[in-house]
Amino acid sequence: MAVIEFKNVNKRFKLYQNLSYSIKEIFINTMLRRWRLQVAYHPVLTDVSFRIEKGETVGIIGENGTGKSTTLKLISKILYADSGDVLVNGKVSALLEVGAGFQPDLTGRENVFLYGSILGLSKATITKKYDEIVAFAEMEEFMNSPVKNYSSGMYMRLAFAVAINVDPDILIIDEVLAVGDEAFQKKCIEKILSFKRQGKTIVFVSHDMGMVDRICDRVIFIKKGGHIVEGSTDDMINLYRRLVYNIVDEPEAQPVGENGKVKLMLHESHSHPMNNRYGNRKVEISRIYFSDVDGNIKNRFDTGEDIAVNVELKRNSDVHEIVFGYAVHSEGDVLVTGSNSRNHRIILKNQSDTARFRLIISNVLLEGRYQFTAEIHSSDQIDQYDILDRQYEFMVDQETVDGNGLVKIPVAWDIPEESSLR
Ligand SMILES: Nc1ncnc2c1ncn2[C@@H]1O[C@H](COP(=O)(O)OP(=O)(O)OP(=O)(O)O)[C@@H](O)[C@H]1O
Repeated sequence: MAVIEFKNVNKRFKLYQNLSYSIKEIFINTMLRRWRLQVAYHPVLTDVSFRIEKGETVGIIGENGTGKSTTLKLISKILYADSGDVLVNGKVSALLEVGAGFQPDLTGRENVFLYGSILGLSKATITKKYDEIVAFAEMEEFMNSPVKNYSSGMYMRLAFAVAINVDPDILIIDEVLAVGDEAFQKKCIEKILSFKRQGKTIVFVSHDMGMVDRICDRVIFIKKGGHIVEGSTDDMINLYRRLVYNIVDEPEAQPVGENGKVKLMLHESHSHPMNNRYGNRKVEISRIYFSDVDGNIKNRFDTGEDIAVNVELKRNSDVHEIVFGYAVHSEGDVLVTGSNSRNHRIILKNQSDTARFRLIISNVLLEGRYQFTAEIHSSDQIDQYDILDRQYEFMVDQETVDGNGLVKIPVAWDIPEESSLR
């Protein structure tokens, strides 16, 4: 049974081009005789149809501003569709923006009652659940302070604790978990998973693909312009990563989805960031993508799984010898490693106008997000042809926690026979 169904839903927002916000603007608009407000329409959801069945946990992902929160607000009836139908069967508890539903000047305690009543709980029920809510939020000593003094993490703790205690049929969560600390996030995830085990329905928006992967049974991907693609969690996460990290589709790419639609959409949305690119382009890097050593395109690797960087070059002038340089930076901009082909006694000699090669990185990296820099120089390293500074990203996952830091460096234990440690 579908608990949520969108049928040909369209939603667009009005954008006012010359709205006056200040006296100065009113004056200028009057002087320029711009009496009429110019209105433009920004389509957010375009002819969107999907069904979510009872007991499913569905992720909604997509780039910034593509309409994920709008979709949740339509489900929660905070917004209404311009056309089409949004059908919802069941009690919804929505955890939307951090602090939404809270009154800054009221205390935490007062806000629990307020927020609980917004979510449909009676005063008697909130009184009964109050201690449990506060204990879950671990906020005992802050309940008599006004919430305007709370950090965003504290807001989230309290809001999550109330929302989860409403005992809804459908739980809607918009990104908010990201502001919690790691321990609290873990607790929230456990609660969501127990909610899932009870056969409840969850709709979950996040940019944290690790969390989407962990929680969701399947994923709806909203692409720019408001069309959606539905698919398995893995396929949709792959699609997201390709778009967000600008992984270029290889020429004879296998469609990500079953019907080939996804591939088309990848091409439509692809844009290459040029902001950190420089060099005279006598030879240029026309394409870079990551894959495993067998050539399967991906940008998420396990520690120990080698990373193939597939590089394609285009020659624009009479240059036949080049040096390829690379660097890997971790989050926080720490240079993990960097070198070039010349250091490895290799000068790349290109005879034709295009060339391709692979750099295989022995992956000793531990869990995290990494940025890759690619550079081409002249063989004497004086001429800079093309430098793409930290333009590509990949992720490393760790199956088991066997170390902290950035890299896994092999160690050996030397414990003498006679040692009392044996
Ligand atoms: N009330 C509104 N009036 C006008 N435009 C709006 C309104 N609410 C949202 N928008 C616009 O609609 C688009 C979709 O917004 P929405 O918040 O749904 O995106 P999102 O996918 O959740 O983004 P993010 O990943 O950044 O949270 C954005 O361009 C946003 O600026």
